[in-house]
Amino acid sequence: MLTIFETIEMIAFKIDHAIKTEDLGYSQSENSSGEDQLKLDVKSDYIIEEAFRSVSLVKDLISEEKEGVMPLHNDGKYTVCYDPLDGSSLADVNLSVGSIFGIYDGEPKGENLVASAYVVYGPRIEIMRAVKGERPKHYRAQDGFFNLVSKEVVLKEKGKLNAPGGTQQNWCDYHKNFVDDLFAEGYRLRYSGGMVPDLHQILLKGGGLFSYPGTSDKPHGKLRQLFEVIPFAFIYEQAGGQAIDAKGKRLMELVPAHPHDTSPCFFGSNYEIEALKKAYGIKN
Ligand SMILES: O=P(O)(O)OC[C@H]1O[C@](O)(COP(=O)(O)O)[C@@H](O)[C@@H]1O
Ligand SMILES: [Mg+2]
Ligand SMILES: [Mg+2]
Repeated sequence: MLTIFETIEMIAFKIDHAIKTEDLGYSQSENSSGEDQLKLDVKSDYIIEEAFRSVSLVKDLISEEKEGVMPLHNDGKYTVCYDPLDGSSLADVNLSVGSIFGIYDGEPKGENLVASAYVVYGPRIEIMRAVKGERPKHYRAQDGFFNLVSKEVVLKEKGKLNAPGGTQQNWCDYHKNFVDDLFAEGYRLRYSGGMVPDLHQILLKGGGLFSYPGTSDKPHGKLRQLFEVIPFAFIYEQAGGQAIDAKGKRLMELVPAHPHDTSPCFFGSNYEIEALKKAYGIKN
């Protein structure tokens, strides 16, 4: 596992360099979710694929930017599912973006995730990583190395931040009422449109809620299970928070039928997730 995490550190420096120096425009192609690919999406995907080619532990790769499974090493143990550049459309307005990695032992599904990590490319490069049974660890790059900032990231029981995703026009009434109630209770809006920096902020500022519900235009949500939803669900649970879908099921129990399947998702500290369950009529 250490080799995989060290590879992610190397990848982080390379992608950061690409973000800072390369063309921010669109490529000529679309990804499997029908989204136009930026040149930076393609480049980041290439950097990650090349990096894991020399890691024999990795059996297969599944990327947000590719349709199917890419076999790497027959005798490998893990499948690494990744979002090479999350929030990539924010790079041209110079907001923070990220990379997300889920490491699965066996068939890629929630219960087989054994470790996850994400990288934030902001004013600094940071990495959050987690393995089963331990609190997430937070690293920050300085002088070409990643230094440990916190060896135990823990969410408070209740936070102050609210990050409501999706187009409001397409929210259902009970979701809209719930979001309004949080603001009426004093929660502050923190939503940049990048899942990585938005969830990172909630995690490090002690708590709150990030939601991306099913909407009238996207009934199954937008965020992808294997490389966005499950890796973050793992990190939030390991930090003492909760991560559920619209029916109250733990996101860690998701079993994607297709690598690019999405799910409505809610990540937060305990108070906000319990409030959400009440608003959605979910019984514990
Ligand atoms: O603009 P919306 O609908 O709120 O969606 C924002 C979400 O979409 C994403 O940008 C999707 O990720 P990609 O950039 O990897 O496609 C998330 O980072 C973010 O949480
Ligand atoms: Mg993404
Ligand atoms: Mg992406």
